Amino acid sequence: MTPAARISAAIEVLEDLISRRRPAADALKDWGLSRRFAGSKDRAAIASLVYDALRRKASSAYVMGSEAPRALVLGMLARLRGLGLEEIASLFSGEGHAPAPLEGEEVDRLVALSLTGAPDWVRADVPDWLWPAFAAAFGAEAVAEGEALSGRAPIDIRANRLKATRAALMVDFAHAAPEAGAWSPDALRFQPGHDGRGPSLQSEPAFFSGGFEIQDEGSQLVTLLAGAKPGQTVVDLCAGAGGKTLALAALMANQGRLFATDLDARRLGPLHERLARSGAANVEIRIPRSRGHEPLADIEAQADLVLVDAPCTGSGTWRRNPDAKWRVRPGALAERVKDQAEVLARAARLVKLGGRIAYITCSVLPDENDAAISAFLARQTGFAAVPLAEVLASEEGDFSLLARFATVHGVQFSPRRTGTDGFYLACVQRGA
Ligand SMILES: C[S@@+](CC[C@H](N)C(=O)[O-])C[C@H]1O[C@@H](n2cnc3c(N)ncnc32)[C@H](O)[C@@H]1O
Repeated sequence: MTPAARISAAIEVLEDLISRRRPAADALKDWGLSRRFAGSKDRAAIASLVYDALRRKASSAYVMGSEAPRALVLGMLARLRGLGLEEIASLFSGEGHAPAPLEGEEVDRLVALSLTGAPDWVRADVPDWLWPAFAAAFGAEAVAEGEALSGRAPIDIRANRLKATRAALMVDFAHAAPEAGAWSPDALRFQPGHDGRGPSLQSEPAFFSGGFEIQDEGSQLVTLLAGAKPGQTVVDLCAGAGGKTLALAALMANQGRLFATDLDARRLGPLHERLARSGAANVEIRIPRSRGHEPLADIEAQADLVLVDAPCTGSGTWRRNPDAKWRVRPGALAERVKDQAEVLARAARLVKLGGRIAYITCSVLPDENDAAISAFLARQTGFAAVPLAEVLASEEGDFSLLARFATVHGVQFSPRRTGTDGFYLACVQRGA
């Protein structure tokens, strides 16, 4: 497919996902299934165009004076991909499978690219109903934070200490120009190319031998700051596919007991294979057998650390999943807040006297971060927030600079602040 035909295809996919309110992944999959002529490179390029258009959906619509998919793509090509008017006009030629030629008003708008008079939520590309919460999190920086969350994300990997070192992986991957992560001692970072795609790391031999896992540096950092030590009893209560379980096992140097469970047994499926690859030997997966069954009943009040990677709206990962940004509904936030209270109550039963709960979300919304901890502390006697300075005082490095991003109970990362996804971490301790 020509670059222009790929743009036509991206417009078609956007029409489908917007008119039928479908997830982008579903619309892209269906498009690919019904157009067998498109190769894997075509499909990847079309997906990248669609996701780029969604990143700046509100501001592109404003600049172009239309919410039509064609306008979203035009705005994106000019503003996110930096294409000039001539280049865009040559792609929109109307010839073959190219989109129809530019109209007069489109040309005027592409020249002006004006956001004059746009409300803050439009400038920030944050859904309007979420703007008050987003603004509460970031105050005067909120528009700039929203813009940063509307950009593309780098690809981060975590060197698995059980099998490799960051230094060795830097040499292995020299051809892909990795950078050492700014915060996590195990992180390597790869920048996406012009088309938004990064190197295909999961086909590397070092991946199959367990030398690394793909994991955002913010996710690595919150796991590290949770403070698990070799020899401890640690629970990963919302383990899902185990991204943080694997990082915890490495930080514990395979010493001690690490229990991984999840409310949804199916989500734990991929963890078995990931564990085998990683060389982690101290992990026990506990599968819930039925609703209400506590698979960790035997370790009640025994855990030194319970990591709660809570279900959340994922607002801190909008760079990686721009579709989710526009699909999230007010009801979903309220549901997640209920889930968070439930999972924190469960964690409280597992932690021993003097032990900690590390509460993590990949969200920037105060309702599911500080407010969740305030509500927990109000409900649950015998727990107190751990001062941030104590959380940051890690043997793994100097994290004191992160104190700039303190919230009421914890710390908030963001693409603009830490160059990572928007993770939140707060630790609470049981007794003293
Ligand atoms: C953010 S995801 C976990 C991601 C995972 N920790 C990782 O790093 O790859 C949140 C998980 O919490 C689980 N969950 C939701 N409510 C829960 C509860 N009450 N107890 C335990 N897990 C729960 C969900 O099934 C989901 O897998």
